[in-house]
Amino acid sequence: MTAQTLDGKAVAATIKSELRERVDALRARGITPGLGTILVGDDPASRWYVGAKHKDCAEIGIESIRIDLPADASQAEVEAAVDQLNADPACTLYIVQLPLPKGLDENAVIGRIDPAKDADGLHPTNLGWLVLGKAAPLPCTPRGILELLRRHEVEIAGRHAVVVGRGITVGRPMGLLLTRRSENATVTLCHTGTQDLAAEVRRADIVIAAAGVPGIITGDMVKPGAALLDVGVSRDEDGKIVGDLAPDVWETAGWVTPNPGGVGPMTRAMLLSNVVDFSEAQAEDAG
Ligand SMILES: Nc1nc(=O)c2c([nH]1)NC[C@@H]1CN(c3ccc(C(=O)N[C@@H](CCC(=O)O)C(=O)O)cc3)C=[N+]21
Repeated sequence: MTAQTLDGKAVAATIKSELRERVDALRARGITPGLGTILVGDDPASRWYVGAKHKDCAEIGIESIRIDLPADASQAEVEAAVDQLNADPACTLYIVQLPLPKGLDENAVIGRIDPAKDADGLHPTNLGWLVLGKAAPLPCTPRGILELLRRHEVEIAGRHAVVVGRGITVGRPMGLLLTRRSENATVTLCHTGTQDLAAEVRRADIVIAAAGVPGIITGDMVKPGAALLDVGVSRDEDGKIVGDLAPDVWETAGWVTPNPGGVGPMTRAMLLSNVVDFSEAQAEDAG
């Protein structure tokens, strides 16, 4: 038996063409959505991600504003860039690419973002709204994972989901999203302190592997037919992506994301969705 593909690349392309139409409609009304990015340092993966986000924007007709700072930028310089985008009317929403170089206070930077301009949904106010159940921009990777499951008609309600990893961009918000009334999954959140990871994963209908440990989920841990989502982006010596799923999971699972070509493109598509959703809401408010 071999699993079916949760095709993030294809679904992201569909979402982008849907977004392009919505952007065209906004532009016809004189509104051009804009996405800003702040990148600090020259980590090659981070540069690639940010470059890809600007290309995505160009493809669907969104304006993009890019601020790149050197690796030795001070806290004050990074915060000045945040203030600049907070004040820029052409910038609808923006992200600060994470992780920031060592020595910078990441929470202080995220906390300084205007919560109304937070494309990642990672500002404490927006994470708070997620806990309280009010609409706010959602973290892109967890939102992309839900969208990918929905578009392949993988059942979520009543299912047991195991999230591996408790990071702020994926694991922690993923558990919050899956347990909303609208998703209605039961969630086990695993992490490095989990005593018997294999036993937890074996019970899962849906596994979100976001530990950043190459191959941590192996075929013997997988319940037959389960849906597996690979968030891992470790690199081998040649710079090739190595995910959290071992290749043998395909033999037992029902659905698997390729990596690359799975969760990554969906993350980028949801970033664009957050911008377009917000622009439309703003246009409605303005009449
Ligand atoms: N503030 C912030 N927001 C983020 O959303 C954010 C971040 N910081 N820091 C880093 C992570 C990682 N991330 C990815 C985005 C796209 C791909 C992606 O598109 N990958 C492609 C190709 C990857 C390749 O081949 O190198 C794929 O999976 O097919 C991957 C990973 C966003 N992140």
